[in-house]
Amino acid sequence: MYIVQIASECAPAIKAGGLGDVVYGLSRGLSNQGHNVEIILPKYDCMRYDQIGEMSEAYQDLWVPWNNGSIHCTVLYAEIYGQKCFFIESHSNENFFNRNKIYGDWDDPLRFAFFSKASLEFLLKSGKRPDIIHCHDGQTGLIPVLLYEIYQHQGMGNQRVCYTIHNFKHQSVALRNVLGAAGLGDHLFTDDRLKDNGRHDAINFMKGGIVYANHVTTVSPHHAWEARFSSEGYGLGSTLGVHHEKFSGILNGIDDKFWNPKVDKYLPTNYGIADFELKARNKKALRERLWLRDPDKPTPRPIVAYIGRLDAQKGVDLVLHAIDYALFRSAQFVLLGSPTGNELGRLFGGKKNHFNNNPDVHLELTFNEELSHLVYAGADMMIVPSNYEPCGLTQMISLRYGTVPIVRGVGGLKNTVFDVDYDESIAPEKRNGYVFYQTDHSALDSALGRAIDLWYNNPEDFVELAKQGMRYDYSWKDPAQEYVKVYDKIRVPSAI
Ligand SMILES: Nc1ncnc2c1ncn2[C@@H]1O[C@H](COP(=O)(O)OP(=O)(O)O[C@H]2O[C@H](CO)[C@@H](O)[C@H](O)[C@H]2O)[C@@H](O)[C@H]1O
Repeated sequence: MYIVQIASECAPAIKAGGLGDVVYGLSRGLSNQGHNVEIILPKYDCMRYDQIGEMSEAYQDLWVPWNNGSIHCTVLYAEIYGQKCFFIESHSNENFFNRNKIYGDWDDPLRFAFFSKASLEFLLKSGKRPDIIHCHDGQTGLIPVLLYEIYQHQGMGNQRVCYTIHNFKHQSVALRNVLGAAGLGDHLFTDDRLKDNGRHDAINFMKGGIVYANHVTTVSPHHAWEARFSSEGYGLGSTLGVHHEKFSGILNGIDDKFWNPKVDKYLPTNYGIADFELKARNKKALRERLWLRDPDKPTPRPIVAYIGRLDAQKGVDLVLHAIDYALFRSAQFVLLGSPTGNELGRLFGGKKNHFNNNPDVHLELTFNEELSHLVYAGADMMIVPSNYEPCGLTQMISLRYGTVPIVRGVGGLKNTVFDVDYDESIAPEKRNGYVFYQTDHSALDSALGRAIDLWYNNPEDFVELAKQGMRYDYSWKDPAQEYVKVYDKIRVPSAI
């Protein structure tokens, strides 16, 4: 099958969070199964060019209709670790993708509406006719809308769209004049199409994606339920209800090439289940790198970690509390997090100053892919206390690195982590972490406390629990097959 992914991120070259991991990992998973996969991305100035192969011009003069005129673009081609990628470079005065950041500008919806239009124009003009166009999140929600309103009448009548929602909170809501800029008619501004369910003067790209795509997924079965029936649909539950027959949850995977402690190039010492004791060398390296004291002689201490965006979604109050609780229990704490707003930046900046001279805590307030690998390998436990979590990759990566996850039982966390003491739905030898449900401090304390107790009092059992986690296969093998089933269901049967 010929599949084109259209997205705003692709790891490790363009990554603000889990979306980038999924676009790369799913593409490689599908390629491994023999499908022809191409990825279309914006050409940002802030990409990690060291993670991208040599670039060549793929399409020279792409004129993208926009705002009653057209914008000149060049399309470049390069591989990201074996995956075929096309980068749209726009030469417009707005500098759509030269902002030194991926997201965070007032005109984000407009920038990505343009990217969506340019991607389809590129497919049209270059004669590419994929069986499936797979687009992701609010940024590319207009893809199916543009395809069915405009491009199917221009020779793209056989293309079908799968639309995946990674985060319902970021829907790309814009003033309705974006419709005109993109060449879409004002007649789409209705309750059953693009009109936002809350703001009645605005259009909503994600809603458009749900209404127009041939199939819609979110990134875990449990979150599919939450999005429809709880407040986690952020106002789109009713739209999902109308379109429920084409909506499902498919659990993400993690890329088994990038996230594999046996071959991870960023680790000082590689290890697996058979030589698990070597993991300790990464713990030592982590302490050295982050100036934590090495108290293992005479008194050993576990390292508790958090990796992720510092956003209200992630349960930041519990993250902060976990630092205090870990210290109270004589553990060390490492945080690698990128604040998503000024307020959280100030809050965590203050905490960082507060703990500056503490030899048992380190807060690294930046995005650092290389360091994240060392933290996954060097820590003993990983907390994921999210308020909501569509899937969550940190717990899956942690499991693979033998770092025991302590998670709140929501979204995909509920589908992937099984409490060692209490989960009776699964055999004891398959349990892999700790789960709590409430959002108060004592809920986290009780789960993290149980993990720390086991680490101190029954170290052999703790190691066995870590190894049980490592035996889980959360690679893309099965999820990619699930996506192929969806693609097969919606694609136009080949004429042959
Ligand atoms: N400061 C930092 N430095 C280095 N690496 C960092 C980092 N902060 C985060 N990362 C990395 O980014 C990824 C984050 O994965 P999450 O599942 O937490 O995604 P996120 O919430 O961004 O995305 C959304 O999309 C994903 C994918 O569908 C869903 O799993 C998730 O639930 C949903 O919220 C991991 O690879 C993590 O290691």
